[in-house]
Amino acid sequence: MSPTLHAPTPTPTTLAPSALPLPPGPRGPARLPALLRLIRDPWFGPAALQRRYGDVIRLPVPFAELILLGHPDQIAQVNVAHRERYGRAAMVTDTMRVQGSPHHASWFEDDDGEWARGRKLLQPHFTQKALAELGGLFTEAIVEQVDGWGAAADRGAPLELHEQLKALALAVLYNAMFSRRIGPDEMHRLLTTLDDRMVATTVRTATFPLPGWLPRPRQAAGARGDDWLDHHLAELVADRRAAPTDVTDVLNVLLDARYGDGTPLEDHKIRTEMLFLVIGGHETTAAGMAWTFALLAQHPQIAERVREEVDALGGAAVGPEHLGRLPFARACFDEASRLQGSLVINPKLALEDDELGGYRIPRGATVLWSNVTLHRDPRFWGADADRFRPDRWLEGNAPAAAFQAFGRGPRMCLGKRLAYIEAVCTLATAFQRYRFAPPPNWEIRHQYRMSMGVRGGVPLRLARR
Ligand code: HEM
Repeated sequence: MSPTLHAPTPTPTTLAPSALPLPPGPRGPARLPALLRLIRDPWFGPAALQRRYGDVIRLPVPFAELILLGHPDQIAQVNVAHRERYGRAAMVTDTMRVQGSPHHASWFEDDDGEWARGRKLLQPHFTQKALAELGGLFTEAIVEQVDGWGAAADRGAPLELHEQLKALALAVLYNAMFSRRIGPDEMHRLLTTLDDRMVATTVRTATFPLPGWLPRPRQAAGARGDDWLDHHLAELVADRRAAPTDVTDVLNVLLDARYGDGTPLEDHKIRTEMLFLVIGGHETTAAGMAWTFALLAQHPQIAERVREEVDALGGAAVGPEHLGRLPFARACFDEASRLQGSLVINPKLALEDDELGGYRIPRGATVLWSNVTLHRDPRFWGADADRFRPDRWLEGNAPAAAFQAFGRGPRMCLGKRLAYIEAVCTLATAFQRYRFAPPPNWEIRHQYRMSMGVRGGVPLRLARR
């Protein structure tokens, strides 16, 4: 792509949306090759379309009106300025639904009332202050997991870090939200079951325009996964009811919550909320951390700077209180999340006609953008957009609106602070103990999941320091 450092500003217009043209996009014989390209390469395929058609594109997808955005100004309109015109897209709400559950997690509700109730209930538990008070719990879970990596270092065998980081993310979430430690057998079952669930969800999302009744691969394993997870969470709730505590963790908050008429949340609803906090909080954070470790292993000089920053803590057990002293480690996580692209897509449904970039967005259209493309667009990130250069986050001019890892606006990720604390503390704890080396000639490639993983995992060799 020839780098253009200044993006054209989308054309604002005062015309009613109905008077505007639909966005351009591949039509006629150009449809099939464009569609195949998107299926083959959902990460960088959108960039090729943008070069040809601009920043608002009507995608050539059968049975669905999908509109791809490429400019942060239009994405900001969807997330913030025109927010009331957009809701969660069925592409997400349908594929995320727990099969057989009469409820949905509040995050997937279109109804602002239901969503707002869930957000108001849990937001206080995800603030910097509330999370800092859990400091010891973070440190405990992280140290235990990272110390466990030492056996591979002693054997001299490579360790697949992505899977380890999923276990770490689950341990942190269970500690922080449910005050609960996960045993080794339970961890193994949780990891495989959540993986089955997320693969099934990814398949459903990718094939969303096809009729719901069409059989799709991996759905049976996903449904079995939902069943097992539901029983597992029911046990957690039963254990807490049998031995109540007065901690103000997320589980107690859900158990104590009341609807407006004073009735408690139904048990099924409580489990659904719990499940989607686990789903929303573990794969995402683990994938972001996996990319960070992978990129640092590939860039030893940058890793050395993280080590220096970490060593300046003097070997202290790292907790949320150290975050202010680890700005470079944080910048590495930001930079890795940028290149990774976080969630594959974060689609929104147009609840009414709208105008974006001078085009009509018809009511009922699904509007989406590719974080991988946006995060690597040289118009916003400069000619070195594809390079791992954490310093760009410390120079004070990173284009915030072109970084959508956590979304933006009122529906921005609830767990963003938790994710930063977890990632930076994990990085620091690991760098205190080990050095990491990648296999020879190793390339990091995207793995198509709801959150972008690393294809083939992150098999690093660890050496104790
Ligand atoms: C690196 C880690 C993470 C990434 C990249 C990430 C990304 C996202 C994104 C893109 C959204 C959608 C925002 C929107 O619709 O505009 C979201 C929403 C959400 N995330 Fe995260 N997330 C991460 C970690 C977490 C964690 C640790 C939790 C905590 C359990 C969490 C809980 C949620 C919840 C509850 C929502 C729904 C918010 C709402 O609709 O109000 N996330 N996240």
